[in-house]
Amino acid sequence: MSNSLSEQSSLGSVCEEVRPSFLRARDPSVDRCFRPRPDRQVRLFDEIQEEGQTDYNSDADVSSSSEDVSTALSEASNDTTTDSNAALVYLRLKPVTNISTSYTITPKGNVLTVGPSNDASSTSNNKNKMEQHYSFSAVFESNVKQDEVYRICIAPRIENQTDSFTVLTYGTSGSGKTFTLLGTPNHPGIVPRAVENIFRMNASNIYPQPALKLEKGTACILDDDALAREEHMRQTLLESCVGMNADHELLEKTIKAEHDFQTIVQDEVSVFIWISFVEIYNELVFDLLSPPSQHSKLSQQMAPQPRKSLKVATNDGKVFIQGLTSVYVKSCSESLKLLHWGLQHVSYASTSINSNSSRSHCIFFIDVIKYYSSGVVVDTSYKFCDLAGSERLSKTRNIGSRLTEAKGINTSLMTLGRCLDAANNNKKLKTKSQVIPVRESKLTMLLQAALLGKEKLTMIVNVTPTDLFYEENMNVLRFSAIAKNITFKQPVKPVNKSRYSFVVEKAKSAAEEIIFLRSEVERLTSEMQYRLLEQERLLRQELVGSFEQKLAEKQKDYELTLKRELQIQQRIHDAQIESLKRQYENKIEDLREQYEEEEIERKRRTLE
Ligand SMILES: Nc1ncnc2c1ncn2[C@@H]1O[C@H](COP(=O)(O)OP(=O)(O)OP(=O)(O)O)[C@@H](O)[C@H]1O
Repeated sequence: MSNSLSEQSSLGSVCEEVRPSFLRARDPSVDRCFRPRPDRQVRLFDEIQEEGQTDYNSDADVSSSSEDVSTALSEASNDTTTDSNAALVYLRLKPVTNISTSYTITPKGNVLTVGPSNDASSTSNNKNKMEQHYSFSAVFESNVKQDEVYRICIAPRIENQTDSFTVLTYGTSGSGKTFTLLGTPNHPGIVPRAVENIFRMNASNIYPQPALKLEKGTACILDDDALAREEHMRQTLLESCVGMNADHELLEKTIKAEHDFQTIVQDEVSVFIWISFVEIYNELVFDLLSPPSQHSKLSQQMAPQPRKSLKVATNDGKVFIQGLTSVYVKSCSESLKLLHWGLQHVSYASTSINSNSSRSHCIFFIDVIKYYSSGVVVDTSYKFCDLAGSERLSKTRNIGSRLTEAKGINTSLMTLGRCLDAANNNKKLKTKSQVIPVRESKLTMLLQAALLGKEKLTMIVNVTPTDLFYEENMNVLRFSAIAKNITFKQPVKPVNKSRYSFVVEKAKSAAEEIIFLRSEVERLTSEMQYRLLEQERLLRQELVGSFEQKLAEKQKDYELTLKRELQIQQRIHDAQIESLKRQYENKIEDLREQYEEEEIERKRRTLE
């Protein structure tokens, strides 16, 4: 091995030629041109590789003898953080009770020294029992709290405002990747803190309508129908997040107590914030924020519906996921509710190492689009990627579907390693660039902006410092050392798209007009309702009046008729009385005559 290395350096052709080695095991699945090649003189035995593992340390920032400590320390003090295009790689140690004596931190220079394994049965490739030194941008020991990790790793990137970036958490299963990225309600991770930071900074400029959106990686204006659809989807998703308020209140309270994020007062700028969330499970991309349809709600009660995977595509060099749900968010709490809602759909499972182990790579996207009144549109994209644990199949004792998942996880992590390795090699090649194999896995396709140097890269390496994880940690550290060496050639610049000025202005005025028209419709509707009520009232009044008048007339008529009738009856009655009177008078007259006649008759008789 030393032979091959010295040959390489003496020949001065470090990376162009492939030099086979009988000592160094190669992963047969790795294409020749992508195999890592050493370019530094290291000790013979450090290069011995066992169990056919992929070796990422060929040109890693690993010094393999105690003499190299000083070199490593000086390298660490000349940290790549001074180069604004360099990848930032941080180390975070998980708090454990049985900490291994193999790991030592040298705070000056942020160096982790790994001694030989304490485990006699270890199959470690560090057979020569030499110390190895890994330097980082910063090292977080077990007692370092979440807020400090955020303040050092992420806050400067966010507060810079114009740089897009990707954050990766990488480590063995159960080493604290998810804890670092998402945390718990009492110990929020970097994602909730970043969301709060972004909203706090832009608090005075958040636009109330989803008028601008990234479509296929390009900022576009939404027409009325699309805007209404976005609003509807937003509401549907937020309504699905009921019952999550308690956790968010605690989370936001904790973040506000630990940070003092400042609002940046900016005139003449409108900010549009969109979020999306995906998981890559067994090399398939799934949308974690797809809105629940009425149909799926019903069918879920009967049997779980198979999920639909999405395609990754590119447009003008920009990667996007076809049909991915992107949600317009107006506040930190809305974003966190959606994040937690999405997390309910992530593939977790219990392994022998972690009872709640992520079985997929998850990426949370935050797109911030800024429209300046000068007509400039700047879109900044933040990706937070929780990589699934790198694991040894023997240690996790996975079988069946867990084994398939583990193989998928390890394959995509291997491709990621090869991409970082190629990017690292390109740093050294002055003339010819090596192709970075980003298209070989879904994970690297989605992270290609960072891997191809178009946006900044931050990696947080999580390590469980116990003897049990010695070998896995060595692989993780070699991997991180490659990432630490990368300096991207292209400086990352904000994309100013002044050609959007007219359309964006139009969108803005159209959005304002929509608001005005909607309020006008509401005003006219209520005015019309009032008028209708008023008309009804008047009509009622008129009807009542006319009925009253008619009644009065009728009453008068009836009274007259009655009076007339009474008069007639009176007259009839009088006539009848008169006739009866006459009849009786005649009768009385007759009777009187009759009496007189009888009287005369009686007198006559008496006289006779
Ligand atoms: N720095 C830390 N402080 C306190 N607890 C931690 C820390 N890091 C990890 N843990 C705890 O360790 C456990 C495993 O962590 P976590 O789930 O984040 O691991 P992981 O690396 O995401 O694992 P996997 O890849 O299997 O999903 C969790 O219960 C978590 O709370």
